[in-house]
Amino acid sequence: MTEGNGATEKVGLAKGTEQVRYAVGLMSGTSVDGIDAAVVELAGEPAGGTPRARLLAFANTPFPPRVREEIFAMFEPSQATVDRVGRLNVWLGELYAQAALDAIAAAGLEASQISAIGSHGQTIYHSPQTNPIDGYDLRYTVQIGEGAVIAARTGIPCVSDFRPADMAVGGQGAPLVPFTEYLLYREKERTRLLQNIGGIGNVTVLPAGCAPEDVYAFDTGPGNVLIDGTVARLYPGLRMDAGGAIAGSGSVDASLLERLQRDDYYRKPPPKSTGREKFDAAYVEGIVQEASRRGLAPEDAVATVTLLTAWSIGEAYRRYIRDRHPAEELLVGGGGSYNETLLRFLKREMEPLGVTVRTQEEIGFSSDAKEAVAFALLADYTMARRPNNLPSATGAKRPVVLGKISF
Ligand SMILES: Nc1ncnc2c1ncn2[C@@H]1O[C@H](COP(=O)(O)OP(=O)(O)OP(=O)(O)O)[C@@H](O)[C@H]1O
Ligand SMILES: CC(=O)N[C@H]1[C@@H]2OC[C@@H](O2)[C@@H](O)[C@@H]1O[C@H](C)C(=O)O
Repeated sequence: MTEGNGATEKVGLAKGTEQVRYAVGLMSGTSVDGIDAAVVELAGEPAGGTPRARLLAFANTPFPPRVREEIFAMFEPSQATVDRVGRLNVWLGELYAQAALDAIAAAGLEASQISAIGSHGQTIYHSPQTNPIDGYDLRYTVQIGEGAVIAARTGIPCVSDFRPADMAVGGQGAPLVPFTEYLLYREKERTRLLQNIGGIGNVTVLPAGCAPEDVYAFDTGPGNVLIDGTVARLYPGLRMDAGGAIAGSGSVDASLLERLQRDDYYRKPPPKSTGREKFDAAYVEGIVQEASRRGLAPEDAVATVTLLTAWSIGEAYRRYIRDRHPAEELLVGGGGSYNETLLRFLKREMEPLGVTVRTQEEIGFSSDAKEAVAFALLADYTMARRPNNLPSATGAKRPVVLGKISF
């Protein structure tokens, strides 16, 4: 993966006397499926906003079941006692360090060649809204996975805990990835949309020739969360609709679709964000009950929520982007890009609007690695003491340098 200022290059990162450096990005997301580790070659100056990045190695290491259970327990504040959080913090530090070392070996490099590790950590709590107390505006977020352990085990400086610095200047502490999307994907002539389809769907708009303050991002609605939930409920033992095969074998029910499209979220103007708190098990249960009342086959229910998901992305574009920034391309990343039926529906939504749909893979990038690559690049900025939040995306009052460095 190599890109800078819109020009995609596959090889020849360094130009003239430019110095090449290597960084590792570590990410574990809301689906808690494991640790994504990316080894990235970087060139170009962060200062000019034109670094270029090339992915050298990528691996996903699943969490041991005991760790996964412990993470889910920590999502529940009453179970997240200080001793358990403290223990999991260093436990994850060990696992992240190992994942980094494995990825470095897979890239054929030595730890001594790596200038920094950027580790997102595991979010166990996120409270971005204002919590006024005694005249203070308290916002907080908790990502665990001790950077000091990662640095000690690898011998590489580790940047961790990226979000609090943005919150300290009034931001939501999220999303952070749009800063790197601005660096890596913007183009002079074309407006590009970057759609992530993880648990939740979120879009970043990169207007043609944009400056950082022109970039905006918001959650479009459900990503895979309703598809996964409906599949798990109707097909016990399954956790996802692999490849979109189930949806592909069903028919969309127009009346159920119309009912689901009535959710207010889709008509709420940005900035907006949503989460698993809204699209939860009770929401899925409501869908399953409505489907059963209409006598739908399980595959028809899955096809309907899959189309709903594609429609919500199209609707976000029609309502909140198209008039300001007509786009030519929508680049899809995240696990949803492996659902072929979802992609087919998405093309049907976007292509009549003149927007070509492509996956990260189709332009030579990796859907899986994208967020880990982003944290390698963010760490590179932090090490250079360069601001690396995007106030237009997070709502922060000003640019700041994110993260804490463990040497
Ligand atoms: N082969 C596949 N076929 C269909 N769907 C898939 C496939 N692989 C992954 N997915 C979907 O992608 C989801 C995971 O996506 P991803 O890893 O991008 O989420 P995440 O990063 O944890 O979430 P978020 O971005 O919201 O933090 C799975 O739950 C599943 O629904
Ligand atoms: C607090 C937190 O971990 N937020 C995640 C989450 O997962 C997806 C979405 O919600 C995004 O806002 C963010 O992560 C990505 C990496 C970001 O900051 O851009």
